Amino acid sequence: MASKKLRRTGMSLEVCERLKRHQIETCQDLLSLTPLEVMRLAGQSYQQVLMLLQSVSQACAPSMTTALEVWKQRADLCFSTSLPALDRLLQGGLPRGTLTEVTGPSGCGKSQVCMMLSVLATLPKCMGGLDSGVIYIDTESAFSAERLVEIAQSRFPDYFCEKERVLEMAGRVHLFRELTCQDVLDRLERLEEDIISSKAGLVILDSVASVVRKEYDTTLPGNLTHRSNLLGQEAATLKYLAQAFHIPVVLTNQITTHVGNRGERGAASFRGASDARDSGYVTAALGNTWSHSVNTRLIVQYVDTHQRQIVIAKSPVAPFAVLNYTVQKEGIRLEGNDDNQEVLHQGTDPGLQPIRVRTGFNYNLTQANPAGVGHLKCL
Ligand SMILES: Nc1ncnc2c1ncn2[C@@H]1O[C@H](COP(=O)(O)OP(=O)(O)OP(=O)(O)O)[C@@H](O)[C@H]1O
Repeated sequence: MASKKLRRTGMSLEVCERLKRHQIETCQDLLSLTPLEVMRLAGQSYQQVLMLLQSVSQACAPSMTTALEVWKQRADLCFSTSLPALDRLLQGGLPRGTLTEVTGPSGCGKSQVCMMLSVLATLPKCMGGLDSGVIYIDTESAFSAERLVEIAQSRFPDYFCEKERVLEMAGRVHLFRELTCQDVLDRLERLEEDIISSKAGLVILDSVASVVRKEYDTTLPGNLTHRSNLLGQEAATLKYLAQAFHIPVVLTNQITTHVGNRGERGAASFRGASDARDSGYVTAALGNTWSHSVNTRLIVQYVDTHQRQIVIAKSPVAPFAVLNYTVQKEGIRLEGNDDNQEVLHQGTDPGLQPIRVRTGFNYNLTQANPAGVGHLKCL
């Protein structure tokens, strides 16, 4: 909320313009100043400044609500993924107003998930969509309009049989290619206006990791701190936007491999089915602080060249679970129907629950940590 633009607090345009000349654009910028500094920069009297500070504080303070009110609005809290078993576990789909991360190895289908969600967001509400625009920030040049159309036409052949509907859908996905950290940050800073002008109901950042990992060599002194600051800024802005517009924000992340013993694993660690080495483990990239910034984490991983898995590794509402999927012409397809889809549920003592996944691999869910993340241990 501190990232809220002053223009959206009801402040007069003249004062906004004056402050903007001094790079004071958000509530946080203004509230970090003393009243005397604001008097000087905004050309206001002491009394006016006190009133100004009070109204800006009120405009950016999170509003109080009750659990009852939230519960009454529960039907409006999620964005359906069109994957019934996943939606059921997530109690309706991807939560609005928060950050959802899809993390996994290269080629596993993260961008496919993003393009599929883009199509879904543009659908009318009666088809489970948001009837909205999409902001798609592509940092890897991985977005493909052809693939977007292919997913739409293969997934909803009846609806997208008319060319006008395909054109309308594609016209509602607003693509921004940002290939450096600074470009991504600048884009996020301006996203408020973009969301309003494009009537966006979904924001996608694919991927948060690629530019950061390209530009920050964390073995060099100081780089880790800079990278953490940058990621903290990005997370804060995206959280503000998700909350302010009550929309889902989806980010993709990469994985990184560590060599060490399992006890050192961080909050987002997991073990891929193909990772047979005892001493190595894979974890979501960008470190522990980032891993706590996202509210829901879905890990995608390979089982074999064709078969893949989605792991619900972190969620405030869903148990730890694994679902099998493949990437098809229509995007992501869960394997098996809803009744026989095997799902892993976290019990009261997860450490004691052996789990059999459809792939034939046996797992134990061990040590659910305070972030709500369990570790998969190959038996
Ligand atoms: N038309 C299609 N039909 C079936 N599968 C497809 C199709 N297009 C792409 N795929 C599958 O999607 C995979 C690529 O997925 P995607 O680009 O989403 O990976 P990613 O996880 O985003 O990778 P990276 O992190 O490298 O960007 C391909 O390996 C292929 O298996």
